[in-house]
Parts: sequence; structure tokens; C-alpha cells
Amino acid sequence: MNPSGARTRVKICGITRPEDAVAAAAAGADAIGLVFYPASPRAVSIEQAAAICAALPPFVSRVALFANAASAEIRTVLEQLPIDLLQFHGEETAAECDRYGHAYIKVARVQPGFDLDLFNCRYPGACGILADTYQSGVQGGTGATFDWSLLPQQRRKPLILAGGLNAANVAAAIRQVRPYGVDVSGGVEADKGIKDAARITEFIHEVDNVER
Ligand SMILES: O=C(O)c1ccccc1N[C@@H]1O[C@H](COP(=O)(O)O)[C@@H](O)[C@H]1O
Repeated sequence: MNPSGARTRVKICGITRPEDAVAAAAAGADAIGLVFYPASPRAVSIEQAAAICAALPPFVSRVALFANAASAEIRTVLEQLPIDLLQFHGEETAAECDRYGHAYIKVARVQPGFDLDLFNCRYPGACGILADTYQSGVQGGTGATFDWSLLPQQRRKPLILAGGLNAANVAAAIRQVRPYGVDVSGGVEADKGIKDAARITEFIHEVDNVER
């Protein structure tokens, strides 16, 4: 449960195969993430993403992740796929995020000195902020946690926690940060881009059974 009394939402990111999307949904995931960042080992083509979206049951959100992508590419994805939410994982400005008229979350890559309040103010159009680990030269999917005490308890927008989460640390993360949701990629994989159904189930079990 998150501070509002609702359960902590779970997004399983970096899905590359329909069967992994089905496994995530069966385990209780609220959202799956499709990576449209060519440099990622989890990047998918439009065709792959279409097959994944088609395999999903109702009420599981489809999130399209971009990092400094060209607007034409983002528009193509929005035209061709049933995307519920955009995730901007790069250095996109608020104007760049707003231009699609589509719901989005903006990623903050957190390092010492990070100011969540200021970041919220910079992206008034975002429906949530995803906090991930800053690592020089890496856009995301680092598999590393950050110092969660850098996040304040009072927030203007829903906060999604990411970065190195797995079944062994997610309960502690939720108890400390009390996020709206959590996002995981590497922590539920058998290999890059290949999800492990048992790890997904274990992760969501931990999220749903956190005692605060
Ligand atoms: O997963 C990737 O390869 C990736 C590449 C570029 C930007 C973001 C990426 N993934 C996102 O990073 C966070 C944390 O991932 P992890 O759990 O530490 O592996 C998450 O939002 C991923 O979707």
C-alpha cells in the first residue's frame, strides 16, 4: 500500500517478448515498458512492440520509453501503437515532452544535490516523475540503486521509484521512499531483455506484502 492507502503500482520495463508481457500481467503488473532507445539491449522495433501490445489483457498500461529521440520517431510510435503513457528518459525539455499532447512521465536521474521540488516545477505537464539512478554516460537501465534519502517525503506529483530494484530490496525501498509506484527492468531478468517469470512474480509479491 502507498501513502494514499492504494497498493504500490508496478511497472515491468524492457519487455521484448509477448510471453514476458503475458507473464507480467498474470503476476499483477500494472504497466509494461517498451524501450525505443536503439542503444539499449532491450530496444524493440515497432513490429515487436505491436506483438507485445496485442498479447496484453485489458487494464495493463503500455508505456513507451524514449531517450532524446527525434519527434518523428515518437509520432510514428504513437500513430502505430496503442500507447497509454510516454516515458522520457533523456534530457528532453518540458516543451519537447508536451508537444505530443499525450500523457507522460519524466525521468529524473538522481545524484547528490538533486532537488525533486525544482524538477517537478520544471515539468508541470508531467503526470508523474520517475526517479532513476544517475550514472555518467549511461541513459538508464543501470541496475544500480541510488541514495533514496535524496528524495523528500512531500511531493507535488506521483513519484515512481526505479534503479536497481529487485525482490530483495524493493520492500525496503517502499518502506523508506513510499512511492506511488516502482519500476524494474534488470532485477527481474534472466538475461538482458529476457524476463524471468518467477522473478517477476517474486518481485510483485514483495511489493504487495510490504509491511509499513
Ligand atoms: O533498460 C534500458 O536498457 C534502458 C535504457 C535507456 C534508458 C532507460 C532504460 N531502462 C530504464 O531504467 C530504469 C532502471 O532500470 P533497472 O531496473 O535498474 O534495470 C527503468 O525505468 C528502466 O526501464
